[in-house]
Amino acid sequence: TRSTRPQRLLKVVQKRATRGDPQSVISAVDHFCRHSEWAMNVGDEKGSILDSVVSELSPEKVLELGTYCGYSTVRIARLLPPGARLITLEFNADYAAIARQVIAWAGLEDKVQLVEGASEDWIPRMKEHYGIETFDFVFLDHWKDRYLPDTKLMEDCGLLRKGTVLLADNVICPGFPDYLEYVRNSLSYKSCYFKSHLKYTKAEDGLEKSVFLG
Ligand SMILES: CCc1ncnc2c1ncn2[C@@H]1O[C@H](/C=C/CNC(=O)c2cc(-c3ccc(F)cc3)cc(O)c2O)[C@@H](O)[C@H]1O
Ligand SMILES: [Mg+2]
Repeated sequence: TRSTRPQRLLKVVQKRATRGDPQSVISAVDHFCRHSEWAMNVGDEKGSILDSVVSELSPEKVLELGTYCGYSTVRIARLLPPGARLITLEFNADYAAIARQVIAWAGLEDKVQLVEGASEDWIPRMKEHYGIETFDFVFLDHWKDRYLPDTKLMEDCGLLRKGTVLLADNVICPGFPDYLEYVRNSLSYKSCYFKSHLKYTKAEDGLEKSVFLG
């Protein structure tokens, strides 16, 4: 049977990228998406905004919601300080299998824990299963109607602390109006919008950065 798009993306990474070199993995995926096939990863333009937020924060404990093929996982993990950990949740087994191999090719498997399952099942288990008290940084990039319920769940589970940064992809396209209204109007968040473009297109898109105030 015909291969899937994630399988083709992995082949390009294994063909063009150097093992253990995260930047070459990022470039290989960008090349694949720009020249071969569109895939729903954050892309290079928004990716560099993600890089600057992570570099500035230097977080120890990171949560990513929606791994897909692991592109943003690699972007984040390559910037983390020694000893820092990134937990990424992905409930599609096929995507998770591809992402594991992309993360391993980048040589970042020691920093990344890919958990296969639904966010609502695993957010409540972060303390007991992974010894996480609170997260320093959360990247939201899964189904857009899950951003708000999962953020409220993280609040209820006490996983956010004063200063925790939430960064959400796709403010405009596909968009998440309920989450945006919440973080922009809630007294518990200080929110700002990083305008960018939908990867490799002229269409506007952006990232919403929201700091939890406790
Ligand atoms: C149950 C909770 C839960 N738990 C664990 N994993 C979960 C999950 N819910 C979802 N996943 C996984 O996350 C990923 C989904 C990502 C969804 N992302 C977009 O839809 C998107 C679309 C465009 C775009 C599409 C078409 C256009 F024309 C323009 C833009 C651009 C973007 O940047 C986009 O992120 C997949 O791996 C899911 O398996
Ligand atoms: Mg996205």
